[in-house]
Amino acid sequence: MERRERAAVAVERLAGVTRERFLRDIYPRRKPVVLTGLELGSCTTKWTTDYLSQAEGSKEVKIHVSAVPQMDFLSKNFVYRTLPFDVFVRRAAEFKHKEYFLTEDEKYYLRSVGEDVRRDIADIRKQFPILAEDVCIPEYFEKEQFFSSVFRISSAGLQLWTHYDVMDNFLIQVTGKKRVVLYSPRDAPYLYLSGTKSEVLDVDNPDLEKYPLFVKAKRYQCVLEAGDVLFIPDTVLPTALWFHNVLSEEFGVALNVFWKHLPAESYDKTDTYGNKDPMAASRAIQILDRALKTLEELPEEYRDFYARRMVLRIQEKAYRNDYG
Ligand SMILES: O=C(O)CCC(=O)C(=O)O
Ligand SMILES: [Fe+2]
Repeated sequence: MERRERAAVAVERLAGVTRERFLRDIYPRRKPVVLTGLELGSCTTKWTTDYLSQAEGSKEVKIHVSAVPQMDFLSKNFVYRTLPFDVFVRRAAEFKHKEYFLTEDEKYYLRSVGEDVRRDIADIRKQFPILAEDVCIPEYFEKEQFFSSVFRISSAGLQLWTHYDVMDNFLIQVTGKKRVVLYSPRDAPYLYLSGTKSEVLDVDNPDLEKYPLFVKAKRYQCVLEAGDVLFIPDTVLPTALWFHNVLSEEFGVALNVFWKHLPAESYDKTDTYGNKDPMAASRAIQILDRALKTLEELPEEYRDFYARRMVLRIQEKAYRNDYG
């Protein structure tokens, strides 16, 4: 289907921002911004497909393989497969494959993970040590705040589901071009959430019968070219978790760095992906689910009355009053 882009607010692009300026003027605003012209190291010129494949050789990587361009985490319309890294890079860079898992034009996506997915956190220095030497990560945060560095390689045309993460993030586009559509956390009520993911995948041609409120979500957008760094803020003032939907317009290699914005103890210790809600938030949601279950003991009209009272109480006690 033809892509019809909806009206969008352009994410601001700022050139040559220093750490000092970032921390003083940009970070506190908690809004996405594209930083251009940062010193990212030799990766921006060196990382051709030949170099990448030869640098890390044939170590095995677990990848997403999709017969359709829009990957959907909720319906799982893709499969996980394993390939030697060099084979994977070549496949991701080509359009039609001689060897394939599903279809000759299937798309590939690597989101690097730690050695033991359940226990270890993605860190490019550990999983791809040779390539890590070529990257200079803009460290606009304290060393202790560092959480993970995630290597991401994508076929042209692949689109990643709309989601939020719980940590501050620099998405460093090393090669290739991608379009990122973002939504403010304020628009969460219009995004049909299931956990940290939105059901609305096709942000260009949404099914408005199924998702009528989606038209109310304000779309922010940017195109990342090689060498651009997108700051995606995680949480707190004045808004919270920015949603993003990423469409790789070309084969591309990226690295994203998550860092902790809240005190370290707020985060879930079992979270290796950086996408589990802070612990107090998950506990509160569990308690709410129990309260909803308890309401089921009442007849419908009583349930409705008390549910509305509970909503009012949440608004009164927990909403910010300057969240205009
Ligand atoms: O660029 C991508 O492929 C996805 C980026 C993303 O979701 C992130 O940086 O959190
Ligand atoms: Fe993300």
